[in-house]
Amino acid sequence: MGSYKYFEEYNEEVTDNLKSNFSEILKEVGEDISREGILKTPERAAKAMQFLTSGNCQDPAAILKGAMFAEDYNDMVIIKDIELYSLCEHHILPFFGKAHIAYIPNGHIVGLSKIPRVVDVFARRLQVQERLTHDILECINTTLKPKGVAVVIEASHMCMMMRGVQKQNSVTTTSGFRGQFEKIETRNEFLKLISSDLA
Ligand SMILES: Nc1nc2c(ncn2[C@@H]2O[C@H](COP(=O)(O)OP(=O)(O)OP(=O)(O)O)[C@@H](O)[C@H]2O)c(=O)[nH]1
Ligand SMILES: [Zn+2]
Repeated sequence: MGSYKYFEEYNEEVTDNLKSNFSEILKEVGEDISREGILKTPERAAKAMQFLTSGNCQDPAAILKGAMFAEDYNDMVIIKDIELYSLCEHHILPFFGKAHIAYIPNGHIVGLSKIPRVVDVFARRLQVQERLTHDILECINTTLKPKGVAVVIEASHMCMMMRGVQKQNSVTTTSGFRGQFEKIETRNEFLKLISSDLA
């Protein structure tokens, strides 16, 4: 454990390239890039963009593999209300919300923090909510090989709120189920637990 590298530093060359591109964007939208408040903005934006897409060069399976423990626990493990922030690949605007994830171990449990870390790796990429849901689901399924895995994501999309259709209250729910969660009783138990105060 502990050998996996999370996001630590900005790549100088990438920062420089992004910085000049952000300067061009700011000029194009009518900003005076020499004014005080905005002087460092291209560099800040360059770093923010690197962080927000840092999942592109991280290996989520390695995160799980680094903290799998043999354990004879055969019941559902649920981690709910995992906050997530991602960028939609169509408009490069944020979508954000919560992920609820469950798995049924098959000889191995995984360190609890690693599940939200996997969510972050897939969320810090340009995404659509459907693919984000399936990326998380398949990663847990193929790496941990549990008896079942379930992922539900509820999210609001800024591209539907600040612009475009301008709907402030719509929430999009996506879900995926594998293994024992494909059975209606198991799936219902999970859905009931994530919507109660118990889980
Ligand atoms: N399925 C899906 N669609 C998304 C997601 N994020 C954004 N979109 C949609 O991507 C679509 C892109 O449609 P286009 O017609 O090419 O783009 P647009 O003209 O900007 O569309 P409007 O947002 O309707 O103004 C829009 O309908 C967005 O709502 C997502 O995570 N999943
Ligand atoms: Zn969008």
